[in-house]
Amino acid sequence: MGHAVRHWALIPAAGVGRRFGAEVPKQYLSLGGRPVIDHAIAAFVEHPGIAGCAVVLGSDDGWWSDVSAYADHPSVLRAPGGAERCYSVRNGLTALAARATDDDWVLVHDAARPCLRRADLDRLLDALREEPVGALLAVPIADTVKRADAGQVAETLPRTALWRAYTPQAFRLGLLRRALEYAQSQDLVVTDDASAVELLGLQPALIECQADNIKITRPEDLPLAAFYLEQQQEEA
Ligand SMILES: Nc1ccn([C@@H]2O[C@H](COP(=O)(O)OP(=O)(O)OP(=O)(O)O)[C@@H](O)[C@H]2O)c(=O)n1
Ligand SMILES: C[C@](O)(CO)[C@H](O)COP(=O)(O)O
Repeated sequence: MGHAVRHWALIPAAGVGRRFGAEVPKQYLSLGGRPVIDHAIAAFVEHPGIAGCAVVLGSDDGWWSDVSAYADHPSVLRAPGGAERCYSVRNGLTALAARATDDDWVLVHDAARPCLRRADLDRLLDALREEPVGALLAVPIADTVKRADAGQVAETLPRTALWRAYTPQAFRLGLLRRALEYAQSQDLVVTDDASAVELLGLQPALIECQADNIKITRPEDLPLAAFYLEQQQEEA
């Protein structure tokens, strides 16, 4: 009898938050009473369709064990971080491979995205039934977009085809490993998982999500995330 395909979460959390510029990596800052990373993990650990989770931690991480409520959680595995996000994700896949098969789906979600809604996660999971390549949450660009040339407008781009790539981004474990290995073999540092899969000539599906699934990148994003979480709690 064939093995039932399962869904796993992979949370890259080995970044140092250079653009945020705090003393603590942004994923460990407090947000609504718990660390940013715990909001990201909770979305998956509390979801009945997720088999388990790998969290990728930096080699000099001195916070995880002290601050995360998931530090000793039985369905949360740890993996060592890499120098770039894409290398951290590769390490996370290796850790997951101890429990998952190449056909299982892996949902890669930034530790720094604490406002993922259950409805958006469910929409992504539903889409995977119809999307053989894989899919990512994304938001259509709302502003008029200019291409610059030395600080001046070279052209205005048609925005109907432009989306902001969010996470989770979901791919079969075997395909994503192959895609990341290929990118590395070409010395390409991809900034998201879909980019690696695109390098293989494949086209992941864009699944529209709420724009509040922001990544905390700069200091002004933290109060914004707090506002979005409060708003989500009021809606619930
Ligand atoms: N070598 C890295 C770099 C990033 N990440 C993770 O990937 C996610 C998205 O990356 P980004 O926002 O770029 O985080 P940082 O690398 O921490 O930020 P910065 O680029 O400003 O230093 C974060 O959860 C981050 O911890 C990772 O696991 N390993
Ligand atoms: C994966 C990601 O969050 C998708 O938007 C993003 O690519 C992370 O890296 P970035 O350097 O902040 O774009």
